[in-house]
Amino acid sequence: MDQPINHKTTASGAEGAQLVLALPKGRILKEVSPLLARAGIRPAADFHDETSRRLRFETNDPDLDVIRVRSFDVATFVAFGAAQIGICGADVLMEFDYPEIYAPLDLGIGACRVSVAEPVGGAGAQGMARQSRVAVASKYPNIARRHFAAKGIQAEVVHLNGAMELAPSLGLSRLIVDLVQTGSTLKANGLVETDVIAQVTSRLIVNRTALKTRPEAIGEWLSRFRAALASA
Ligand SMILES: Nc1ncnc2c1ncn2[C@@H]1O[C@H](COP(=O)(O)OP(=O)(O)OP(=O)(O)O)[C@@H](O)[C@H]1O
Ligand SMILES: O=P(O)(O)OC[C@H]1O[C@H](OP(=O)(O)OP(=O)(O)O)[C@H](O)[C@@H]1O
Repeated sequence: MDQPINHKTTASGAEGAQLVLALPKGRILKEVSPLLARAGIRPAADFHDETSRRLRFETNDPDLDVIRVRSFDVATFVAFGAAQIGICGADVLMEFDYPEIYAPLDLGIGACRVSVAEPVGGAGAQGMARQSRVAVASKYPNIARRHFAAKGIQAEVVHLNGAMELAPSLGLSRLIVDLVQTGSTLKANGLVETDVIAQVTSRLIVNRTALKTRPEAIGEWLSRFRAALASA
């Protein structure tokens, strides 16, 4: 399964040029690793060493390198064509809504949901419907604004990068919009989920221009990931 693939790229002068696959460091990487192996991608040994300071790694395929970046940045690298392929959560894709990104494959990993939560004993989603404005802490300002705008509520978003669950008790916001999986983080911080905005899993993403200019090389990787999913 892990022979080098047959690259006949016809890209904008990019015959034989290397492809870059952007992978998220952190929790998703652990779930991605077995999938990479099934797709025949073996990154350099220190890729899995969290103490390594390297960010770009060669693989067993001389025409494919992987980079290890933050989950949100995977989408940015792919949208701008700095990486041609990537893996990131649907939450990240919803937040940015980059037209340059095509997300053909649901990888079925990193399952969670984007939800609204509030302190236990709050007004609930029904109670919120009577408000015209609300302060919301979130790592997802666009998702939060869009969600409340659709209900006729103006969200004043406090943008945080983590630990959103602290915001209501410290008076930073009334609500939060964050990821929920088991619900234990909400519970441990005195919050309850009041509305599910979207179900999330991780996706294989592709830069649309790269797909047009290098259809064979990228198409072959898509086939490999499809086969890897089918053999899971
Ligand atoms: N509790 C969870 N359960 C399942 N999947 C999750 C959970 N939290 C996050 N995810 C998925 O993993 C992706 C990365 O998570 P997160 O943004 O929390 O990054 P991280 O793993 O903490 O690393 P970093 O913050 O350094 O990028 C999210 O975009 C989402 O798709
Ligand atoms: O419902 P649960 O199973 O408790 O999972 C939800 C938690 O997981 C994520 O945080 P993460 O652990 O990635 O930390 P972060 O705050 O650094 O993003 C998310 O932001 C929640 O805090």
